[in-house]
Amino acid sequence: MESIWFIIIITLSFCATIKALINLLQTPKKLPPGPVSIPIITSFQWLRKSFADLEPTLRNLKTKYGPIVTLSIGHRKSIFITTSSLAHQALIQNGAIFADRPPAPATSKIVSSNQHNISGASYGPLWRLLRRNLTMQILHPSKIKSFSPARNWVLNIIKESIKKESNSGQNPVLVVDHFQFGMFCLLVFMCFGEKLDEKKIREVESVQRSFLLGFGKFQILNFFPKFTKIFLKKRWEEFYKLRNDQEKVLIPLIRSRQEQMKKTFEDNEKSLGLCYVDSLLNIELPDEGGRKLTENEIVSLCSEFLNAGTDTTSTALQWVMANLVKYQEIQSKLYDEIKTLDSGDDEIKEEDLKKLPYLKAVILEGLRRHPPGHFVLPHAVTQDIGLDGYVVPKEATVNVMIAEIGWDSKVWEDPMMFKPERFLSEDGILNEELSDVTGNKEVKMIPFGAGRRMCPASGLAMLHLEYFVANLIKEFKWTAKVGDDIDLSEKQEFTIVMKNPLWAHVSPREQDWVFNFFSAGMLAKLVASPVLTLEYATRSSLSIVTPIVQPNIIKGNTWVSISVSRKKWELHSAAQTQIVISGDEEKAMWESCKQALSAFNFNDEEEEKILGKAFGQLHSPYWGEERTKEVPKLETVNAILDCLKSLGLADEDIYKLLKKFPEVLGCNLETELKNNVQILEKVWAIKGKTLRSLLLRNPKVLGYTIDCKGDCAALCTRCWVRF
Ligand code: HEM
Repeated sequence: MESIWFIIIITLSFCATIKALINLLQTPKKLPPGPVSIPIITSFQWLRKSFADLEPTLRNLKTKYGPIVTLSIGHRKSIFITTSSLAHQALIQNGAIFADRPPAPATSKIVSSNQHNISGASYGPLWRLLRRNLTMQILHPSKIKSFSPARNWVLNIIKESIKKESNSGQNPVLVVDHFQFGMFCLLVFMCFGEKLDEKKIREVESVQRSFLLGFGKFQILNFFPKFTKIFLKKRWEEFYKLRNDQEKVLIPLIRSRQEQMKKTFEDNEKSLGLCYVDSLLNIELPDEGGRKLTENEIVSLCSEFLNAGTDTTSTALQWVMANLVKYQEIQSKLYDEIKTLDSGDDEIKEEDLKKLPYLKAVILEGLRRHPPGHFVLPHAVTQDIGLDGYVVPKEATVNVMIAEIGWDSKVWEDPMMFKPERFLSEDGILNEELSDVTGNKEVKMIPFGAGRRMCPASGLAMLHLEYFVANLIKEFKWTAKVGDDIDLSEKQEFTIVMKNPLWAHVSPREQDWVFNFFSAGMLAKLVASPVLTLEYATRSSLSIVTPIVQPNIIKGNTWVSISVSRKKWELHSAAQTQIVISGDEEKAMWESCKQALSAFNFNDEEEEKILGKAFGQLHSPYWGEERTKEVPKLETVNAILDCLKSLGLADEDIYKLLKKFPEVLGCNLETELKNNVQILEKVWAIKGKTLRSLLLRNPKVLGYTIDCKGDCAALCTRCWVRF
């Protein structure tokens, strides 16, 4: 086999060398400089390299040949633009000429249904139609807004799956898996208009990711496909199988949506919210007799949508979080900014993101320092054109080095450092010029490309990054695994990912907050405690690490750690037991209590759960084993609700509070609720609006054993020391 390949390559090289010599004599085009290449052999060598391998070579060639370099890769000349000024000249000043795509290699032709997708289509009417469809039907700001509940749904999926894997902060979490799955949930919903169950979403994720991860492996098939079809038959079969698997998963989803649309139309029902597939089913191609897209073309377009929207975003999310774990001071600064919103809501709303300039700076810095794609997709020119004194010919492929541009030390000070502050003025205002990622005026960083082929979803991608990072930082504190230094080395997959994926300890903030809140005042009490010898302590030197209860570790004159339980109690998280109600009288009492709750807009199931958890009928880690089952009296429930109202909480506040901390209804009104409020007001001077925000943020404060001196070894589940 080896010798046959050798003969083929030598023969082809010989023919190509002759052809190249003839071309050289015929056309006096001055191509940008580059290393000498032996036809076929050099092409073959380059083809076997990934873009990540190419990057360091190109950097060296840039030093030798200047900012624009030619290589012979595959059948075409490849021209690489390495600087921001040339990128601007090409992609912006000569935007229309540089907006074409080269002919697709054999494997891409199959995946893209012969370049009938947005990223592969030539610059012309088909591309315009498909791109306009995506931007108008899905990426228009009003459409993006309509997917806001879906983003909230996905946020909760990510939060819950992280909590589950981390066992409320005790175990380290492989972060990227959660981001990838979350982004698939979201993009699958935007694509097919349905919240599919986990199994189905995993199926879609699996077929799509197999393609992405096989991207490099199948490149070789494009080197004289007629030959590879004979000599690499198995690999071709593997490739076709992947495409078949993809069709098997995506086509039923497309058909199901088509059926639903038909039914909605026939039954004259209210129309379904528009999704990407709906828009594709409606497209007619005017240049092809007004025909509709084929099923295969729709599969290709959905696949493009899913890949473009999931892998890029989850990769960027991982890089940003890795830096926030590595540089704790940046994470703290971001969390401080988030706390200024003080909305009392569980979630940071999308409309509030614009109030967070530091967040935006963190995301921009993530995209500059770690752009998911280090190159734009291959471009081509519609006609020969001069650039920097050379000719870029029509038959060449053109590429732009995104990462290299973002790391240019002439534009960015200390370019390899992660410094979000570089995007802000001294008074914390975002620098408009630096944070412009379109490159329209001037190219400084272009993580989404620039010009006519620039990513059409940059706005959506920024929203996804800001929304998920803000909410995940609000909800959790992210720290490195003990002894882990966070390795920021890169590896090429479809995007440039972390070579060693991020593992992090992710613990609920609530405990962190309570700890900080009480630590200052309680330290005084701790000093007085007979079991402690405290010589020196600062708030920042306290860290929460493991679940072993050991409140008094002192080494030399520095606090090493205070270990606390990482339990965070959720309405839905605990194993449930049966609600036991005996007799008509108890049933009536139970129903009347539910009635009292219905005033706050709970549904029947939520009312059952709240009362069940508050009165020991359903398992709640808050009580542990200590709560006996009880059917409450209406007066007991009403008294607690009245007390909450008297604290200035509106009905919506009480709704949120009870969702977070249903057990409050089962707390003792005098010794717990009122007593704790009194301590908060008198000792901590927390009252009025501040008290309201505190209660919304951390309602469990109403049930804590608040005056514990911390010398009880924290056996009681409600001791502040445990949070
Ligand atoms: C952090 C997230 C993202 C990054 C960094 C990113 C980056 C890019 C880049 C560098 C290009 C190539 C530009 C060029 O060839 O000049 C591109 C193209 C594209 N992106 Fe994105 N992208 C992201 C998210 C998305 C999302 C969420 C979608 C869709 C839902 C999307 C859809 C596309 C499409 C369709 C193209 C092809 C455009 C064309 O050829 O006209 N991208 N993106």
